[in-house]
Amino acid sequence: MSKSHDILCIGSVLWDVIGRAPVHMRQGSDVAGRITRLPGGVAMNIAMTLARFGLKASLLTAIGRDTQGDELIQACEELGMDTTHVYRSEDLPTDRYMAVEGANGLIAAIADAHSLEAAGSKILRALNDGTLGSDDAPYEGFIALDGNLTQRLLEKIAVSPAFAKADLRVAPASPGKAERLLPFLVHDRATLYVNLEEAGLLCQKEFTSSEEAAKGLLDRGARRALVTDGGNSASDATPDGIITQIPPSVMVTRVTGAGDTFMAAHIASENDGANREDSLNRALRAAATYVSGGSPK
Ligand SMILES: Nc1ncnc2c1ncn2[C@@H]1O[C@H](COP(=O)(O)OP(=O)(O)O)[C@@H](O)[C@H]1O
Ligand SMILES: O=c1[nH]cc([C@@H]2O[C@H](COP(=O)(O)O)[C@@H](O)[C@H]2O)c(=O)[nH]1
Repeated sequence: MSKSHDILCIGSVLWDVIGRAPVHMRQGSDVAGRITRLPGGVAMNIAMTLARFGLKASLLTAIGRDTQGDELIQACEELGMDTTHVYRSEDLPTDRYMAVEGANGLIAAIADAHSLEAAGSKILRALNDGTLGSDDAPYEGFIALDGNLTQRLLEKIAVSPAFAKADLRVAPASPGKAERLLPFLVHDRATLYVNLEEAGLLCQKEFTSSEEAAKGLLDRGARRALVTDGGNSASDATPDGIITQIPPSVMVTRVTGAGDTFMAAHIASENDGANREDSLNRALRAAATYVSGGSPK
């Protein structure tokens, strides 16, 4: 029998509506460009990149029973994901995210993940009722967890026996939601994946380099932290030491989803048994390829 999945991805799976224009934009700009709809949400972005590396994700999320939800489930299945444990809500609409990107990067974005928030712990049923695990027989293996869940649910997960044996890989959904991850800063099993700004928000300090930020997170109690900083260096910090590398220099054509690509490529590499240096290198190359418009492998 083939394995139903290699990793659990918990968090938001929604439709990204992205407007892109090849010109410099600012508040009030009204320009010609392209608008696309594609599957998104941090958990989904991670699952999609994991699929490119040959890993099958099972999704724990909330998706509406509306047309957009049916289309999203179909897209997930076509991408090879397991949707068996997705909570399909009768009354909540499928979530959406909307971003505008100009030649000068992300101009603004709005995340409407209200249905995921409203569904709360219902999305975790399979980890509690014995389907995938329970308090007495916790799930073992990789879990990628995104910070779109409410702070209350994240606090519960951080101390839940059902998560006590998992290799937890945690990422904020956006700088605006970074502080929701505070329960994982002093957690003995979690690895944090953050960008420089999010590291600063978690530590309430301004950092000027990934190395400084990664050290700052360890000083605050993190067991392990990976900090990225766009085209600048990225660092992997554990009590054994900090490794810092620089991503390849590329022409940037898209920025939405870079951090998620980095995280997924890093997990895939560690799942293959690669060491810390090689895993950081592979993640940086995959994310740089992604932002340059290519397909990371
Ligand atoms: N300008 C860039 N040049 C090369 N690589 C980049 C660039 N921007 C992002 N990346 C790649 O994507 C990774 C994550 O980018 P970052 O912007 O820090 O994440 P986030 O999307 O979470 O803000 C970087 O570590 C790097 O590998
Ligand atoms: O509050 C949120 N913001 C952003 C995302 C997702 O994160 C990606 C953009 O993030 P970034 O700009 O960090 O790459 C998009 O796919 C979007 O759906 C999300 O799930 N929740």
